[in-house]
Amino acid sequence: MDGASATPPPGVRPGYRIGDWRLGGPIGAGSWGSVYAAEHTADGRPAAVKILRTDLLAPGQRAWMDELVRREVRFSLEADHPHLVRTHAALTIEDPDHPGLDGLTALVMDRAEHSLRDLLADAAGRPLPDGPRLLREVADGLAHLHGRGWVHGDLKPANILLAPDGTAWLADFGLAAELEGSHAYVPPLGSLDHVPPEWWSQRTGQRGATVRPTADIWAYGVLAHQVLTGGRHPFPGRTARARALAAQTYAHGGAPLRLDGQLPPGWRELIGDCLLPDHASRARHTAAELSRRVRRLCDAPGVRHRAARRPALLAAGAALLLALAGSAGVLLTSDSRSGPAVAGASSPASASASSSAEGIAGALPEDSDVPRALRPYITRAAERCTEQEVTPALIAAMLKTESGFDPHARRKDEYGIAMWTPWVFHAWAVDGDHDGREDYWSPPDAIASMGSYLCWLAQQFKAGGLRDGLPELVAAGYRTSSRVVLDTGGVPARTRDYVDRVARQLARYSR
Ligand SMILES: Nc1ncnc2c1ncn2[C@@H]1O[C@H](COP(=O)(O)OP(=O)(O)OP(=O)(O)O)[C@@H](O)[C@H]1O
Repeated sequence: MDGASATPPPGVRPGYRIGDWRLGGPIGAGSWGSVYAAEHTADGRPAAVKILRTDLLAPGQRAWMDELVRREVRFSLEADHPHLVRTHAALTIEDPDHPGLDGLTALVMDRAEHSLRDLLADAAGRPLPDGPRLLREVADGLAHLHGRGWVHGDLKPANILLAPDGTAWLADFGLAAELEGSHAYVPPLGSLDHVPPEWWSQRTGQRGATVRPTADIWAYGVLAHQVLTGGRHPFPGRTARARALAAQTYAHGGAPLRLDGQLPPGWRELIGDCLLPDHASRARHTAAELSRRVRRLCDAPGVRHRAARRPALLAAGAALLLALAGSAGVLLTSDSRSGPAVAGASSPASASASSSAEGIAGALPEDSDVPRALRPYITRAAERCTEQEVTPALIAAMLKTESGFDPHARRKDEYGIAMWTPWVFHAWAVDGDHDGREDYWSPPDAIASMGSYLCWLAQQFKAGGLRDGLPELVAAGYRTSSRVVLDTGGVPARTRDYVDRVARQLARYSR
C-alpha cells in the first residue's frame, strides 16, 4: 500500500562504505527504506543501495522484513532476465559507532536512471513517447517471472525502473512470491491503485494475503492505461481510495468499464482483458499470451513509438465567448450521442443537414470561406452533440486553423483536413460518409470524428466543474488532453497561441 516514505537513516553521508560499496548521494525513499547511488570501491561499478529501516519495525515485523529481503535476493538470483532488475547482494551494516545504522539491511542493485513513475509525472497528460516499447518490456519481464513460477504482487509505475539506456526493469521483488499451486502468499501490502478488486474482500491469513498471477495481470492493465494516456488511471477518482472504490463498483457490476478514448486500437481490448472484473475471467489471459499480444501491437505497421499529439483544435477568446454565451438556441437532437460511445456510430441524418444550419447557434455565415461542400458535414457533426458550445462555427474554425480546409494536409504524424494522428483518430472514428470504413483522409469521416471528440471534451470539462469559457477549454483540450486542462483548471499557457488563432477564426464565423 502506498504509504509515507521512510526517513533516511541517520549517519549516512556521501562516501559512507557498506561492504565493497561506497555510497554517493540519495536517490529517493520509499515506505521501507532509502535508496542511494553507490559505486564499487575496486572498479567504480555503479549500483544503487537500498537501506531498509528495519530498526523502525517491531520484532515481529522485522522477521517479516527479513523474509521479504530473502525473497528479493533469491528471486533476483534465480530470475535472471534483461527486464528484471538485478539485486546483487543483501548486506548487514556493521557500524557500532553509529547505532542508528548498525544492524540495518542494505540491498545492492543495478542502478537505474529513473522510474516509470517519474516519466508519468513529467508526461503532463501526454502518452509516453516510448510507451508501447516500455509496455512490451514490462510484459516480457512479467511473462518470464510467471513462467518461473513467481508472482510480482506489487506491479506499479514506481516499481518499473528505467536503465540508463532506457530499458525497462521490473523492480521491488519484496512482494514477489513463489507460486504454490495456483497462488502465492505475500504480506498484505500492494498499492491501492494497482491491486485487483478481489484483493479487498480476501481474508489475510497467518501467511499473508493470497496473490495470484491474475493480480499482476490486473496491475499490468492499470499500468498500460497510465502509460498510454500520460498517467490517467482507468478508474475515476481524485484519491487512490476513491479509484479503488470505483474499481470495486465496476467489479460488482455497478458501473461499466470506461477506458480513455485516446487508447490506440488493440490496446483498448488488451487493457479491457487485463481489467476483467474477477480472477476467474482474468485467468484466461496469461502473461505469456499478453506478452505475445503486446509484441504484435508494437510490430503492427504504422504503430507510433512516441507520443501522439492530438490534432490541433483551438477555441475562442473572451470576446467571442461572451458572444456565444449570449447566443440563443441549444442543440439537442434525437440522434445525440457523445464521448467514446459515438465512435463508429453513423448518423442517420441525410445530406440535407445543411438546411438545418439556419437558425442554430454558431451557424456558418453564407459569405464565409468555409467550402460549401463541407458545410453539411460540419453542421451535422455539431448537431450530433448535445453540448451547445460545440457549434458549426467552432468546428469550422478549428478545421480552418488546422489545415485551411485542405483534405490532403499533412504535418509530421497528422493527416487530413482535421490533422488527425492516426491512432488517436481510430479511438474516435466515425464513418461520416457511410462507406463502411473510417478514414482520416475522408473529410466527412474526419469532421464527424472531430465533432464527437469535441463533444466528449466539453462533457469532461463540465463534469470536472469547468464551465466558463468552454469553447476555449475544449480547444485547449484537443491540443493537449482533457487531463492537462482539468489539472490546469483552465487553458494551459502553452496552448494560448493556438487558442487565440482559433478564436480569431471563430469570431469571423460567428457573425
Ligand atoms: N535500483 C535503483 N536504481 C535507481 N533508483 C532506484 C532504484 N531502486 C529504487 N530507486 C528509486 O528510489 C526511490 C525509492 O524507491 P523504493 O523502492 O524504496 O520505494 P518506492 O518503490 O518508491 O515506494 P514503496 O516501496 O513505498 O512502494 C524511488 O524514487 C525509486 O525510483
